[in-house]
Amino acid sequence: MHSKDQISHDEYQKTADWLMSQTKHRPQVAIICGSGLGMLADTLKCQDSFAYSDIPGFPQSTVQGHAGRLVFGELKGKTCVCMQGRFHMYEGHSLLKTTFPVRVFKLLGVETLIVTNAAGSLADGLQPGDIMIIKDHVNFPGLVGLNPLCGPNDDKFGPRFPAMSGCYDKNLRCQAMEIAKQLGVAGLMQEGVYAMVGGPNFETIAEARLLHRLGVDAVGMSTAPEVVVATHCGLRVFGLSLITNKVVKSYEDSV
Ligand SMILES: O=P(O)(O)O[C@H]1O[C@H](CO)[C@@H](O)[C@H]1O
Ligand SMILES: Nc1nc2[nH]cnc2c(=O)[nH]1
Repeated sequence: MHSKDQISHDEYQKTADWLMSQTKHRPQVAIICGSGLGMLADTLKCQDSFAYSDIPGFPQSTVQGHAGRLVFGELKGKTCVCMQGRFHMYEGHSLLKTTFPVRVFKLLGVETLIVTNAAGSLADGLQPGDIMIIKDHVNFPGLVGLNPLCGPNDDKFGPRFPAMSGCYDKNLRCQAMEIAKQLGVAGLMQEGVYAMVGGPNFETIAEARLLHRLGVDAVGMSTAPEVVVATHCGLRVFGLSLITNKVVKSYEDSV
């Protein structure tokens, strides 16, 4: 990590102060919308929305399916802020930039972060269209030192060595499954392990087999750094992967 990649506490604070000067909403919940899932933000009532390009200090989204807007509003009686578009490492952002909004959310007073993503399935029981409640993750970039928490620790946000063993809140996972049962959609949902890889290419068959043998149920190119930064600063996290495709694991199935 280079010192030019560091972001000072003041920079996060300036962005949070600017947002608080532009909207009366004070969100308790932040939602990061994954690829193709941005329409969730459109359901918020009493919206105030801001293009990322207008928000001081905010990175810019470069990926199709990520509108690049921060939307504040009410969802089922809770004040929320939604990211319509996230930042990925493969776009060329530093990991601190990809997770910049999470610390801004913390400074806005957010207590719960909901992360969503589009992911490929490795588990035989997860089909396209299913939803995986993330119970844990394997942060492949993080395991080799590509971690937003590398560099000087900002003690105002959290400790040098944060625990990650409970980073996907168990109560929220149980509640989600209960609600899915009540709605009659429990058959489409199951818990599983998400792995983040760097991308932007999809997996080779050998890589897919390796991930499967390691116990990974779904794979994508996001989420883990956001969850690490959120857990570091004490946010409660809930995560969902929308399964968009089966990852090819067999040479017979390859084209
Ligand atoms: O994780 P989200 O942002 O949903 O996007 C997923 O979809 C893209 C690939 O189609 C990758 O960016 C992958 O991570
Ligand atoms: N790495 C990876 N990311 C995805 N995002 C959506 N599908 C996939 C996939 O199959 N692999």
